[in-house]
Amino acid sequence: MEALGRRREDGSIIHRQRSRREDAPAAEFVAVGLRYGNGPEIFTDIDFDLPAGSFHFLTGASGAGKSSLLSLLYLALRPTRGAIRLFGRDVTAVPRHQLPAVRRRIGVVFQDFRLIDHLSALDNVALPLRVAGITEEEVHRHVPELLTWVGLRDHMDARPETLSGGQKQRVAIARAVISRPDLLLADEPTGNVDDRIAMRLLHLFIELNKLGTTVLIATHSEALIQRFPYPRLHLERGSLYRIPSARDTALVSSPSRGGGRPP
Ligand SMILES: Nc1ncnc2c1ncn2[C@@H]1O[C@H](COP(=O)(O)OP(=O)(O)OP(=O)(O)O)[C@@H](O)[C@H]1O
Repeated sequence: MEALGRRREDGSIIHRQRSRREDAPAAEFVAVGLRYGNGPEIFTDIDFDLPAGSFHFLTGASGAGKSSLLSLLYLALRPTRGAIRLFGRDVTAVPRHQLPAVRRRIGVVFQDFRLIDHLSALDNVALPLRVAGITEEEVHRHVPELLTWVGLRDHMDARPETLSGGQKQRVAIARAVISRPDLLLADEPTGNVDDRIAMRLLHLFIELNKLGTTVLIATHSEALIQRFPYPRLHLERGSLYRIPSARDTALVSSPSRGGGRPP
């Protein structure tokens, strides 16, 4: 996948200056608690950080809170207490009107895809580029290439309602990665595709990560976790545990922030 710069209409690339914020963790939770309405606490004092450029799986039983944690990171939910920092900025204190600017740095693959029904697959994927002011020439250079890569060359003009679950999922993934976000959040991104396509999608996330994107993938798939030796954040009974990859265990002997193995 070719690297995409953030371009002005005249084609020149906008270079972001590196600041101390760029060196901060992509995401950080400090004593975060969450409950829905008057229900029980889903999360109790969760502390963790996602170092910039890291790759983690997010695991836990059904109902453990994976989607809720991703929603907190995408600013679709506010925590009941505690602080969340994204790219070095306390987003729990950010006024609502400033949230879209933070969200534009995040690519999300939702479990229910959230494609726009009246747009073709190509136009759904092109949307983040058009919002960012990328030229149509660039859009038509990059979007078909990515859709071809995810196996949808023959479905670029299709509306979401005519696509299968797995095809919609791949459109959603292409839309999430096309603008090379700083943070990629994916909720069960391989839940609707066969093993061959799942592996291909994982390689897409790995390539994106090599280009600097911090990646967090919620999954139930033991096959993926076994095959790709990345560390895991594991949710259990309202707490989050960091489980190093087998490779890290061989290198590091002390537990990192975020706790050790669940009891
Ligand atoms: N909008 C909501 N209102 C009330 N409770 C909710 C809401 N969304 C989620 N929950 C509850 O929060 C808990 C965590 O749900 P969540 O969907 O985050 O889990 P999950 O780990 O993503 O599950 P799955 O693997 O089945 O997708 C569950 O007990 C669920 O019932």
